[in-house]
Amino acid sequence: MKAQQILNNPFLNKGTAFTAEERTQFGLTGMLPPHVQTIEDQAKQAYAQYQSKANMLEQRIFLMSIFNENRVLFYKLFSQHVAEFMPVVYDPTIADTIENYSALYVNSQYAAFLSIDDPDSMKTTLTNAADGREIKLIVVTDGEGILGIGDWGTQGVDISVGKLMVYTAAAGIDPSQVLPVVLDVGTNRESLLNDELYLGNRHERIRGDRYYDFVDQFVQTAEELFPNMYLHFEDFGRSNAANILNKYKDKIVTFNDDIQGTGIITLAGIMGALNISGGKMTDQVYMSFGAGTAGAGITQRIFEEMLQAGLTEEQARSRFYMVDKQGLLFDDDADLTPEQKPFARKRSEFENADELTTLEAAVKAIHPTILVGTSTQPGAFTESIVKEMAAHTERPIIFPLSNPTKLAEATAENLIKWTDGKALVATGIPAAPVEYNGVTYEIGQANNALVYPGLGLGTIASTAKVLNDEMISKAAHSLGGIVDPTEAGAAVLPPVTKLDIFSQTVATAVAQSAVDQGLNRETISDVQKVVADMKWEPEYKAL
Ligand SMILES: NC(=O)c1ccc[n+]([C@@H]2O[C@H](COP(=O)([O-])OP(=O)(O)OC[C@H]3O[C@@H](n4cnc5c(N)ncnc54)[C@H](O)[C@@H]3O)[C@@H](O)[C@H]2O)c1
Ligand SMILES: O=C(O)C[C@H](O)C(=O)O
Ligand SMILES: [Mn+2]
Repeated sequence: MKAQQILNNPFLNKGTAFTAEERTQFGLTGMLPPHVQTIEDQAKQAYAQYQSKANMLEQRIFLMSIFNENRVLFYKLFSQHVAEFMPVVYDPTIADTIENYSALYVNSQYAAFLSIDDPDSMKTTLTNAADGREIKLIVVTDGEGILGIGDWGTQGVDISVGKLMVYTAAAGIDPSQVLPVVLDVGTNRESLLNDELYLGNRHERIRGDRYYDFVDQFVQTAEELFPNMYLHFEDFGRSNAANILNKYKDKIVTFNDDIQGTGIITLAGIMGALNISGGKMTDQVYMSFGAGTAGAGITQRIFEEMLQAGLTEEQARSRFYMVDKQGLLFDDDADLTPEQKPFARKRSEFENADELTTLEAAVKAIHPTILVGTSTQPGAFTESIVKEMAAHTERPIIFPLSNPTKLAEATAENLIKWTDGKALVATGIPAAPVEYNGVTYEIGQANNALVYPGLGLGTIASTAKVLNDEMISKAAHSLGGIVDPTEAGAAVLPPVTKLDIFSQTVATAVAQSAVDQGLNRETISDVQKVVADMKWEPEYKAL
């Protein structure tokens, strides 16, 4: 191999850490400054440079330049500063890089760009992108429902890259075994279609059979090329996400993060909140605000939990309410999605059913004990709504989960203040602790990033044939017991600073469940060991 091929390959490059012997052996003599650095020296120097950047976007661009050059160094740094880097590398800053992807473009970051206008090249593209590597994990998006910022076409590829970075930082998935993918099926965003810099296909989104055939061709081709792959779907639009999951979930090892990952983390957060308040799951009255992909996915997960806790289906259903654009969802509404239908209510249940067209009216009529926001409507949890909720329940559980920051339904600080410290809060994006009346309230982050890495690691390590509901439920339950609920101001979820530690906990629980159910393809005698053995460490290896 030529010196430049090594230096330009982020999986091989060690930069100034190449030793004198390596420099001699691989033709690198004189190709680098003479002083040999350790990875610790490199990380220290890079971190100082990172700190000199003016804002989070600049910091991310700098970190991505290291990612492009040297994956080991990037993950070394990331592992040293997990909680600090998460909002820079991932949400919310990633929203800015997605919106500006074409303008900021410098590197394709080993992603595979699959175009619906050229389906015949799909296999070639995936083969080229893998470049002989064994791919065990794909994150794929079609860019239609990026976070809460909507349709960004090909620019959505950054969410696939970003989610994968978190898999490695949190769970130690080997970065050379992952592949980010975008399905470019067009975009309906006018500003992109008219932007001369836009790098994607310039036409409206293709829908219907041609779209689903393209997705199917992708699933089949990826399965054929990478038979041991875990396929993670991210940020598909509301009309497709659940359809795709339902089509493939019993056949291949697949996962929809917005539906399932968000369901797990929100259930874990609610269990954490009940642990603090002493409340019972089966006593809760649940209201979903913004009953789309995530909202319906969470609702379904909490509903399953109530069934597991002993309620009949009818008893459990009676505890759920969904509010969307129309207001409270009723079963006579022709626009309900298939996921909303089972939770829609009868008008006859209310004297003023026709007036329940706003969140405020619904909260007044129903007195929920849990309110979860996935609506993309900033500020929708107003002071009067929150106070109304708090007037009827001792410790209201309020989770504004919409991302990024500019779309959150409320801030943690306001929720704590408006409820005099009573609200049990988790947010989608990281939130600083809130000081109120002498108590420091730690705010849990109910973001699927806290569970999807462990879930994937556990599923892959256990060689499971599918990822099923039982494994998902075990993942949610495994997050309990990390936070001390008796401490004043305790968070409902474990802190991101421990992300790498509890990702192993989640992975072990998931792998154990797969083995207990006999879903493993290979014989496994020690679950802890297979999980631990999969962990990739950011250390330089001999070339
Ligand atoms: N914290 C997390 O881990 C997490 C995970 C997934 C999604 N999210 C966030 O949840 C939000 C929704 O994501 P999604 O994938 O479900 O999108 P989606 O488009 O599938 O769902 C959004 C829903 O909100 C509804 N809505 C829009 N305007 C509304 C209004 N004025 N009042 C009530 N409802 C309204 C829409 O009709 C839709 O049903 C995004 O901001 C996303 O970032 C957070
Ligand atoms: O990406 C995130 O931060 C969480 C979630 O998947 C989302 O779509 O908002
Ligand atoms: Mn998402």
